[in-house]
Amino acid sequence: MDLTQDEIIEKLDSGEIRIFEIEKYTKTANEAADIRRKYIEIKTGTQLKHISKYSIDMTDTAKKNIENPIGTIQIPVGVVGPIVIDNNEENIETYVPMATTEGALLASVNRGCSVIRRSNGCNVSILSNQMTRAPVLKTKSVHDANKLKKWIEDNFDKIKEVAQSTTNHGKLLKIDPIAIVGRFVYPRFVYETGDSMGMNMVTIATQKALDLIEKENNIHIIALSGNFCVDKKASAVNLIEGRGKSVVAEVIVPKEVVERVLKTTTDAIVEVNYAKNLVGSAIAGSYGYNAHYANMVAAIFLATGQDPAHVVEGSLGITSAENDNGDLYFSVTLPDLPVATVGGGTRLETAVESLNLLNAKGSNKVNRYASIVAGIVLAGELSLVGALAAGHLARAHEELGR
Ligand SMILES: CC(C)(COP(=O)([O-])OP(=O)([O-])OC[C@H]1O[C@@H](n2cnc3c(N)ncnc32)[C@H](O)[C@@H]1OP(=O)([O-])[O-])[C@@H](O)C(=O)NCCC(=O)NCCSC(=O)C[C@@](C)(O)CC(=O)[O-]
Ligand SMILES: NC(=O)C1=CN([C@@H]2O[C@H](COP(=O)(O)OP(=O)(O)OC[C@H]3O[C@@H](n4cnc5c(N)ncnc54)[C@H](OP(=O)(O)O)[C@@H]3O)[C@@H](O)[C@H]2O)C=CC1
Repeated sequence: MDLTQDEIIEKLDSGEIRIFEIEKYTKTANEAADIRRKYIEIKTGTQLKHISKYSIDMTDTAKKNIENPIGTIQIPVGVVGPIVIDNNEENIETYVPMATTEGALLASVNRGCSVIRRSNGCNVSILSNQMTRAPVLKTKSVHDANKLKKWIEDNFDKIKEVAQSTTNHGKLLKIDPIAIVGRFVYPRFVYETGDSMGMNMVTIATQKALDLIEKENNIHIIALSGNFCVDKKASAVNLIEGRGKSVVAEVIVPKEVVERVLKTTTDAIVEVNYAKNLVGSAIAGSYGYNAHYANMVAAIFLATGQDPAHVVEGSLGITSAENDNGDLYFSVTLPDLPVATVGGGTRLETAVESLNLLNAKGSNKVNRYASIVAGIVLAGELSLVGALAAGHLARAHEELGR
């Protein structure tokens, strides 16, 4: 049906068309977004003139990345670097785009990159690549719960075949742990998901596996996600078992570089790390034994189209600092970094540009991408802990952040 913009707005107002149905009446998805925004401007008496300006094509975006689009937001994006990394697969040297509203953050990460360059680069090791989904199933008794656990263990090959029938790239590695609470059973499905972050992939595959488990056992599926996955929440199980990419980065900073660029000493940094990141986090009951992984993870995630809700997982991890014969040994361990170079938001035009800048777009690039994130977390963590040791934090934010 061909309708004018005004006619569509009238029908939205009368309730004849719902706001998520506008695409049915326009030639392009961008046109639909414009009409929806105009309608919202009228209803709320506001002007959305900045949200209205964008260059991305909404056609795919409105189908795959968002519902009810009205435009885009703009977050300043800058670059840091180059960061120099040896990840045992390749030597990486690249500038890195980061999007944030926090003044002083990029200056700090840039300083960390400078320190790392002057220390002949950092090492990054990828420990594992595993995305998880853990449903909650209800049995009739504790005996049945235990029986179900055994059935899942005994029938792993059959479950794997069914789950993997939904994907070319996903591989079911294990179903472990299988937790039992009363008569509830929580099998944690662990998949390798290639270059994708994998949450859609493992959700679809696990549903198919559950269909089989339900058919062959007398159970009730309470929920496809039983919160033992653990998706988008801080948790001990992710810290211990890992989720997404588990990555470690390290650098040995010569004593002279600590003193000249970070304006402090190795011992002062080791003491800040011990008292703040380790003991301070322990008294807080925190899972983030670090100063600010979330800052670097969030800024790179926004620039490169990762799911921003996964910052909560990327914020988990432990920083270590040691005096190595006067030099500084410094490392960051990120056990829970859900990242992708295909799928999800990585297809958005701005994300494509940022991933191309990193030479980390598409298949066989996710290790490179995860290594860059870990290297940048190392840079930012080193600079902030250095600034705290030197007593420069407040001054830096006075000068650059307000
Ligand atoms: C601000 C600095 C870097 C100054 O640091 P500085 O040592 O006085 O700077 P400098 O002028 O001597 O330059 C040293 C290097 O810093 C970089 N640099 C220096 N200035 C700039 C700039 N304008 N733009 C880009 N890069 C800059 C640059 O890389 C340069 O190296 P070079 O290129 O010459 O080899 C330092 O004081 C610093 O890093 N402070 C820490 C700030 C920080 O990390 N903020 C993070 C956010 S805090 C927060 O959100 C979390 C928190 C703190 O609440 C968490 C917690 O509880 O711990
Ligand atoms: N469903 C949920 O519960 C949740 C979903 N999300 C959302 O999920 C999305 C991410 O899910 P995800 O599954 O990663 O993305 P997609 O749903 O985009 O799936 C990835 C796609 O890429 C294909 N593919 C092509 N090349 C590769 C490769 N080299 N490696 C891996 N896959 C490849 C896969 O094919 P094939 O399938 O044939 O292997 C698959 O079709 C994000 O938008 C996120 O926000 C987030 C949290 C929860």
